[in-house]
Amino acid sequence: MENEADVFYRQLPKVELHAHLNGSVSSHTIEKLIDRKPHLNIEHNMTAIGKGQRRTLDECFQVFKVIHQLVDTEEDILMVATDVIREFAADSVKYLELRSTPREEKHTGLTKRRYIETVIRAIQLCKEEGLDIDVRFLVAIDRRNGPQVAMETVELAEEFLLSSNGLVVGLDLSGDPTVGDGKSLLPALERAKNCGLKLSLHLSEVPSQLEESDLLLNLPPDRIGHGTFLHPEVGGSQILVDKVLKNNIPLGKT
Ligand SMILES: CNc1ncnc2c1ncn2[C@@H]1O[C@H](COP(=O)(O)O)[C@@H](O)[C@H]1O
Repeated sequence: MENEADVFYRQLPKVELHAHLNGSVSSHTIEKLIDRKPHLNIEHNMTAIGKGQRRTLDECFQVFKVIHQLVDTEEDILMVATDVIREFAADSVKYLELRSTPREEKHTGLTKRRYIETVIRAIQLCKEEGLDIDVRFLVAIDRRNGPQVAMETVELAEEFLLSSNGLVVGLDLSGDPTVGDGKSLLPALERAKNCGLKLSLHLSEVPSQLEESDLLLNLPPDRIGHGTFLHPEVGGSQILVDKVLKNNIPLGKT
């Protein structure tokens, strides 16, 4: 049962600037996915982190691996994306920046291009339903996959920036922050910026990434994911904080 405060906060108009598609799947949608794929033997508690539960970053990324097993066809992506958008709309989110990493799944025939097209279709379907929410899509690079895949992802994002009627607006850099090297991804990120894609970059999510954060902040990004360790009190530096302030970059996390 919702109390008065719950209703107030649900009805309050909001913007959501940091939603990962497969990080926003509700338990209701997970149930539907599990029912579609009983052979995977996935149980509900393997797909979520309960309220108040503490998990390591590594455990969080294990959860994404399980969700990715459940979301591996065009039909799954369409259902997940429409459900996620409808649920954000029901929570009075009026502007949503949704990001997702296009995946190829050879065993289902899913390609990265179809992945992006399917998310765009979901956004269009929700618009046709008349939902009171504006959705924009950011194509995500998983930093684990290295510079070549990053560049290919930018090329795809660039195509959709031009052909999606304004729905694809940017590029997100995410993935396990302890893996890969941000510096090697700079050429891809610079290309993205030069072709007009907005940049949303996960940075300083773990300590000891001062040099990488500095390079990424020099681009500069339009959004920061997390930025947890930017501040000097937690091992960052005032120079990094000043760069965020100077460019007035919103920080967000899920
Ligand atoms: C906990 N903080 C985080 N830090 C970095 N990347 C994160 C993240 N949370 C989520 N992702 C990124 O989003 C993907 C899942 O959604 P999509 O399959 O892309 O829709 C994860 O695999 C990871 O790359």
